[in-house]
Amino acid sequence: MRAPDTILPLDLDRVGFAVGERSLLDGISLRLEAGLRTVILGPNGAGKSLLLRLCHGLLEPSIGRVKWVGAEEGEKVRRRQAMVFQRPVLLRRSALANIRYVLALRGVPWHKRGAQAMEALERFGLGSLALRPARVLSGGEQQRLALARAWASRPDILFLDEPTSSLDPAAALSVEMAVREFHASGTKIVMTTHDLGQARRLADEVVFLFQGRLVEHAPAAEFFKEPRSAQARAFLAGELVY
Ligand SMILES: Nc1ncnc2c1ncn2[C@@H]1O[C@H](COP(=O)(O)OP(=O)(O)OP(=O)(O)O)[C@@H](O)[C@H]1O
Repeated sequence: MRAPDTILPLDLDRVGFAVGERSLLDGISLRLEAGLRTVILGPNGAGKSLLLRLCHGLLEPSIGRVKWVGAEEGEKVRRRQAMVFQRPVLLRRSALANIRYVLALRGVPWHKRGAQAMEALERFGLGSLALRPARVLSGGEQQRLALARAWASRPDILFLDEPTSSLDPAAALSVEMAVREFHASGTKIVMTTHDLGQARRLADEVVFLFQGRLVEHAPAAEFFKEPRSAQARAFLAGELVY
């Protein structure tokens, strides 16, 4: 179970992000609570990846504030978060060694790393591939390895940026199962996807962006059944391209 001293919730207060004169995100106020799986939706260029990067601390807002309610900014806040990208960045060594490496960075004693790394691999169905070079694994296996590696450090929150967009449907489903597994162990999930079927399967709540603005933040069942905004209705009908 997740320790009660989570860094969540995450509060965004009138967050904006601009590059030069161009405003890419504007006036985003949002609270992301522990527990729920949040899926960020919106057409191409709406600002979904930027929003994830701002939440994770990879980007600084131009204006407004990103605040972890459960902790002050610092090492603890960084350690309790993880992010998985569209294409995983894996080291040129075995699956097991990729996880051992992260555990070493986290200060896990040498003699405990092997068992903890195996536990993570087994949890994500990769036990039999432990000694295989990570870079020869299939796309789906690599993405599950990225999830196993993130899970090994037991984050409070996991950000995923289109984690299945380069995978075939079967591999995408295996990654979805891994995301469920991650969530079941107590981690908050925040992800972007272009796959509306996946969003319906995984989301507890939806954050819908359009042209850099937050248009809806609603329980998933409500959003998919009766979206409040014209933009979300058009998006769900496949009529809103950008
Ligand atoms: N570093 C940057 N400099 C300038 N513009 C940027 C930068 N990063 C992103 N953008 C622009 O900001 C907008 C939002 O980008 P973002 O990647 O967040 O969109 P997205 O909703 O994730 O899109 P997609 O669904 O296509 O991945 C886009 O118009 C993009 O071109």
